[in-house]
Amino acid sequence: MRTAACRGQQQQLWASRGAAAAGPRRAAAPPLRPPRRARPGPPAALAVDAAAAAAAAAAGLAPGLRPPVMINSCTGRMGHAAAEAMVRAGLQLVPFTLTGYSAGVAVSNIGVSGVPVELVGKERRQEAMDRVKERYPGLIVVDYTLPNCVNDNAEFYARNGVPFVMGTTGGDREKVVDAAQAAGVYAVVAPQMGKQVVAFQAMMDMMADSFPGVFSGYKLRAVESHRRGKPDVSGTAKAVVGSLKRMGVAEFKDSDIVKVRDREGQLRMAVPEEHLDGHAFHTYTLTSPDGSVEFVFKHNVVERTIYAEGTVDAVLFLAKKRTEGAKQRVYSMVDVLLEGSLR
Ligand SMILES: NC(=O)C1=CN([C@@H]2O[C@H](COP(=O)(O)OP(=O)(O)OC[C@H]3O[C@@H](n4cnc5c(N)ncnc54)[C@H](OP(=O)(O)O)[C@@H]3O)[C@@H](O)[C@H]2O)C=CC1
Ligand SMILES: O=C(O)C1=N[C@H](C(=O)O)C[C@H](O)C1
Repeated sequence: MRTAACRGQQQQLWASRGAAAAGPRRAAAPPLRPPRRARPGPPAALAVDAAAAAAAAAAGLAPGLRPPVMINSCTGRMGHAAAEAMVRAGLQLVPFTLTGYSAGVAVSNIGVSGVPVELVGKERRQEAMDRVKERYPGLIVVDYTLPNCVNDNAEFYARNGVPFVMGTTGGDREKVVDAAQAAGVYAVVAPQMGKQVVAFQAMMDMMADSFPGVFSGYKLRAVESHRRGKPDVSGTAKAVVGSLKRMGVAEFKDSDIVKVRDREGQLRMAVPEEHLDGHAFHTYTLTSPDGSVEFVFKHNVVERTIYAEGTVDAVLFLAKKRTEGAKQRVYSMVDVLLEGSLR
């Protein structure tokens, strides 16, 4: 659960970013301080230990195998939610996070569930990564940033030899996979981390394998709604549409997916007003050529807990693969699900 204090800090950060568009930001870059560890009191520590042991056991990990996790970026909505989930699960949150800003930042440190996390601007990311790798052996990185830096970030992690979970959508997906493969780093690359949605995605894929062309000639209408600022078309919708195309739907391009980002449109789709800033509604409607048959598949999610919890599973899965020295390096969330690694 995000505390009021954390929310306040993050809102202050977002507000300062908004202000930055209109004027210069504070110039002084914060020093790259040595990591500070959160010191929970005894009852919290016990609770965290129990959660960590349970999470590690669920992932089939030895009790000591709880990887430290660096999340980029804890300044974002999804990164922050994932970071909170890591802390809830008792994993060690690395107290540094990358940000897209290269100059000094108005807010240099944000809190995630009581862990102070220092913001690292782009120009110091290698310096920070060197320090983080040295101080946090067994590091795993999680990326929830933006489509325009997906490839640069994946190459950065690959170059540094750190396993990563790429939850960010967009960019050139093949290049993300290639970067990890070429460097031999373990990675989970998936536009969707929510267990039940991943199962739906897998089911559609299996249906396409078993019944290719079953919807031949059917017309598809795909509509997705996300928070106003999401720049790209839903990565999940693209994956599901890919399966539907294999089932034979009439000519359909990713650009035909209807992207709803306006408040009125979202309210018309029954997105609860309090979740306009955190929802993912998807509807796929298939209509037979003569209009006599209709199929509607729908998955509607509010908030981000479902993805945050799935991200913990992906991290534990990667830690396990690395320990086993698995030959396969790059995985999807469907692989994680098929292996029974989603708690
Ligand atoms: N796989 C899944 O299940 C899910 C995936 N997502 C995806 O996660 C991504 C993030 O979504 P959301 O959190 O809502 O977006 P936000 O805009 O809230 O967060 C994105 C963050 O990325 C940071 N950022 C931008 N550029 C860089 C960079 N070069 N290096 C490091 N950090 C950077 C920004 O930080 P700053 O302002 O400090 O630069 C910003 O805070 C999207 O692609 C979304 O679709 C979302 C939910 C679930
Ligand atoms: O940005 C989001 O919020 C989400 N993004 C992912 C996507 O694009 O598929 C997953 C989910 O829809 C939430």
